[in-house]
Amino acid sequence: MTVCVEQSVHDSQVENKNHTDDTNELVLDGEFVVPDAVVNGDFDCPEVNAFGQTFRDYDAETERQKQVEECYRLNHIHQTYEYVKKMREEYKKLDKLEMSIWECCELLNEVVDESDPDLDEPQIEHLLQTAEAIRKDYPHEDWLHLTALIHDLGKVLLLPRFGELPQWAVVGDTHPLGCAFDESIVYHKYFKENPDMSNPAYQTKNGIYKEGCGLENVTISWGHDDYMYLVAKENGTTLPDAGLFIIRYHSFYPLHRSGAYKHLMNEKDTENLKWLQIFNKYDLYSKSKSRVDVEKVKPYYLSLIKKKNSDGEDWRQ
Ligand SMILES: O[C@H]1[C@H](O)[C@@H](O)[C@H](O)[C@@H](O)[C@H]1O
Ligand SMILES: [Fe+2]
Ligand SMILES: [Fe+2]
Repeated sequence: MTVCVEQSVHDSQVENKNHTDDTNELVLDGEFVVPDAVVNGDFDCPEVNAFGQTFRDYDAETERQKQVEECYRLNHIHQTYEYVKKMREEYKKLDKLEMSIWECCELLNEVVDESDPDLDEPQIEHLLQTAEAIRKDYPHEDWLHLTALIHDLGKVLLLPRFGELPQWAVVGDTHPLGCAFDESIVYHKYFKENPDMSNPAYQTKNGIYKEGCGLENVTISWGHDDYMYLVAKENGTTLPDAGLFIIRYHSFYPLHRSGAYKHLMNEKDTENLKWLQIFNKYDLYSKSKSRVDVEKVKPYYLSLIKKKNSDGEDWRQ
């Protein structure tokens, strides 16, 4: 069966329209049932963010924008292939802390993301706003609710107990290292000062990779996505593959929004990307100043977390 995924992204919000997007066809031979909202396009993307401006406007002349730009400037200068390799090695030891998922969500009460032009609320709000928005449109996809709840937990890397990494090493969109930096990456101009620019092996479209090698073989800039992916995987998550893919690549806007780097994907990535594109609408467009009543929704999410932990129970597929 083939259905159309409604991509109701406002034209003005698409950063790079040069890439042809051939992903709005959802071919369903896999294990998941396509939710009605995908078929019918129920989700109404709001026009304005928490500041009353259009989403993902990196050129707005505001104080917030200066902070956002500085975060990306440092990100683009310091994230090199070697740096990412080193950080992955260090953080995959998972030797920082042990805690429950909900405790970790509460830690995000103390975290504000400086790369985000659309939201400056504590990140626990964003987790719940995203999860609640998805839950409303896809009430039966409980694995997606839990994925939404945990997708940004990696931002704890900003906290002293997790190494207190600088914002440029934790938040913001991600991109591959070891091949050319695509023009669709926000604030692309700051790559000029990245040491990788002087390595000719990294300057071609494929760089050190083979076409179709699969994203799992591609080194992506270090941050909250990859860290949370490592945490979930190493803890033996029972989430489906699509959930792990969403966690790992949700900040990879050059791919899922602009269509860059698709030549590095394999078939499995192509399937998972469809779910990521559904997820992204909720991740992005649920950002607003309206607060979720944490105590009210807590029991539902605790039950999902428990389900994850209980043996033998599968996610709805
Ligand atoms: O500024 C945001 C924020 O850091 C999100 O958590 C990330 O997923 C987005 O890609 C980024 O644009
Ligand atoms: Fe994120
Ligand atoms: Fe998010």
